[in-house]
Amino acid sequence: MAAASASLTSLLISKTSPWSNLSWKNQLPLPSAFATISLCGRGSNHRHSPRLVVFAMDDKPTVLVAEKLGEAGINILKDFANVDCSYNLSPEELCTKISLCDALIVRSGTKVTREVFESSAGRLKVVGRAGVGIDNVDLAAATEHGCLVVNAPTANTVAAAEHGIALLTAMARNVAQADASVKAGKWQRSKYVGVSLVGKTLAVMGFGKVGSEVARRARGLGMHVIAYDPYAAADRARAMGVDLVSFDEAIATADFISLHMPLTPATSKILNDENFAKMKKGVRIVNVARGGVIDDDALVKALDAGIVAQAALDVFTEEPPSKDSKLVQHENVTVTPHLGASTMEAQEEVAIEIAEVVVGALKGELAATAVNAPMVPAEVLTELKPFVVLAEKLGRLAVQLVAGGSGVKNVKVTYASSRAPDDLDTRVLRAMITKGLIEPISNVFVNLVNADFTAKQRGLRITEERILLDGSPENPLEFIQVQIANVESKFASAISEPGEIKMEGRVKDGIPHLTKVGSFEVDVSLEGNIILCRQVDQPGLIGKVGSILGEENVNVSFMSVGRVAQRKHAVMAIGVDEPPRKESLKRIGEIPAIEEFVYLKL
Ligand SMILES: NC(=O)C1=CN([C@@H]2O[C@H](COP(=O)(O)OP(=O)(O)OC[C@H]3O[C@@H](n4cnc5c(N)ncnc54)[C@H](O)[C@@H]3O)[C@@H](O)[C@H]2O)C=CC1
Ligand SMILES: O=C(O)C(=O)COP(=O)(O)O
Repeated sequence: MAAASASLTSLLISKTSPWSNLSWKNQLPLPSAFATISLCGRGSNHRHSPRLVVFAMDDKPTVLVAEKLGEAGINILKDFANVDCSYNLSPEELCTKISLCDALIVRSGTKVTREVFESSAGRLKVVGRAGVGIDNVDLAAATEHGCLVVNAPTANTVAAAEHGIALLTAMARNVAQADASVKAGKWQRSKYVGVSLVGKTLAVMGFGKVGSEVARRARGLGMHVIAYDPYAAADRARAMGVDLVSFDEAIATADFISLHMPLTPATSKILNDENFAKMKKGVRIVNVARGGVIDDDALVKALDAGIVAQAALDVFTEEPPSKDSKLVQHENVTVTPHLGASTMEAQEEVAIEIAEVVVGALKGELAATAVNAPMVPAEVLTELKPFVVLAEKLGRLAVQLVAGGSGVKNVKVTYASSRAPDDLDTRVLRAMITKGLIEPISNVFVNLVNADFTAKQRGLRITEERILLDGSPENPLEFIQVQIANVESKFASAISEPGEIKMEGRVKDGIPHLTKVGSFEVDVSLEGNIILCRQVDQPGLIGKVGSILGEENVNVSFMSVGRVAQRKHAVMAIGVDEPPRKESLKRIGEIPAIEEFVYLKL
């Protein structure tokens, strides 16, 4: 186990925490990005007061800041963690250091590769991208390693948009070239006659945060703005006086094209030979998005052919670009070294935003800017808290009942609720059921980040079904049912239909209860561990079992009997605070009326 995990000393749960019932005991390294983990407390001046704390009092987590981050952000980190600011690490140095770090903060200059996650050996719990683009982080590898990736998606929007406009205007008026010429002792007024922006058509490619801010500003400059974005809402665009058009129309009608989409497989080299050929002769291109969206060689050809009159580039396929890059050296190209986000104001804001999110994630809070995990608002989580515990415990109990069959492959989860389906987000619950199902039978740690991936990897198919109940939707859920198909059970009474283990639970007064085992109704609070017995219903039996446990000094917290009819079969569920010794369990099994029994760890 990684060093930090090994040094965790205690598992105390803050009484003030809405999660105070939650603990993932002794299951470190913990998926600390989630509000299900609690270790003892430490104060912080973090904007959201600490609820869950993952690290022991005397043991701070370590955050590696691998690229320059604003001072305000560093200070927030220092209040909570040991902060190692090591800039310009080689990939090898990063891999070496990472095994000692719980969190890593980067900008666009650090490649967080699969090797980084592998080298961390499970200790790295959160990667914070101090900015928007996460194309430098291997998200699939992060998810597979249960590592949360968060970003700071809004703090540099205006800075990037302003830089886009700066490049647009500077390009149109040859500011950079003219500046260099004057400094070289020349006075070339006719050479640097520019073009006007007013009345020209600007195509904004990617109408997201930056794109729409660029559009707003360009409208202010008197430009006619069109946009291409297959996922943007047309009415939002229309409200800003922008027409959403097709890709072909955008590139064919634009005098200026400004790129604002993320680099994805779909956008990689989207401006290529074929598409440059469709553009208006003399088009001008601005790129403050990602270098990879343009095919560099194709752009050089288009510039040489006069299809593209000018380009202004802040970002490059390879950063920094090689010194002799034909694109960078082209006389009609203006370049800046990825400065879009680099204003004093934006960097201060980005640093604060990412530091807060990383600290929050290390404390176990759910991150609002999680990139590879569902974003679940805090109030929803607080409401679902006891159901989250119930979900994990039902999964944990059900899987312990499996005796064989075709393996745990198909699991059906039923949520009974009076809430409309889209008013109940079950992703957290599904993740917790997955955790409950997988952890007792493997050495994999499952969390909200890797739950679906881990289930898929193990061939576990979880289907979800809703039962819509009448009644007040105040309570998010009436009950949760977990059914494992095509298996045999160690406890035959847990089988409801042939080959199907069924467990059902509810939350009563904030406490999760097991309420059904197979077809038997029981009622036992899911605290401590559980003994399930099937017996022939008869007087005195509860006393007999109780006294065996009493003699063994095992405290019974809860006991409930569910029977089909008087003096027929019944299932007794007994909650026990301490694990009974094998001998005690054997003695219970020897009571003649007891037909089968099983001891389950929660
Ligand atoms: N140069 C710099 O320093 C900075 C660069 N950026 C980059 O700017 C880009 C945009 O950032 P934001 O506006 O914050 O992101 P965003 O996510 O708000 O907007 C991106 C937009 O692109 C659209 N999009 C996705 N796939 C598309 C496709 N195939 N074709 C057309 N549109 C598509 C999305 O629907 C979305 O509306 C990102 O690549 C980001 O990394 C952002 C900040 C600073
Ligand atoms: O936020 C982004 O996507 C950016 O491109 C800014 O990158 P930077 O943080 O300046 O390296």
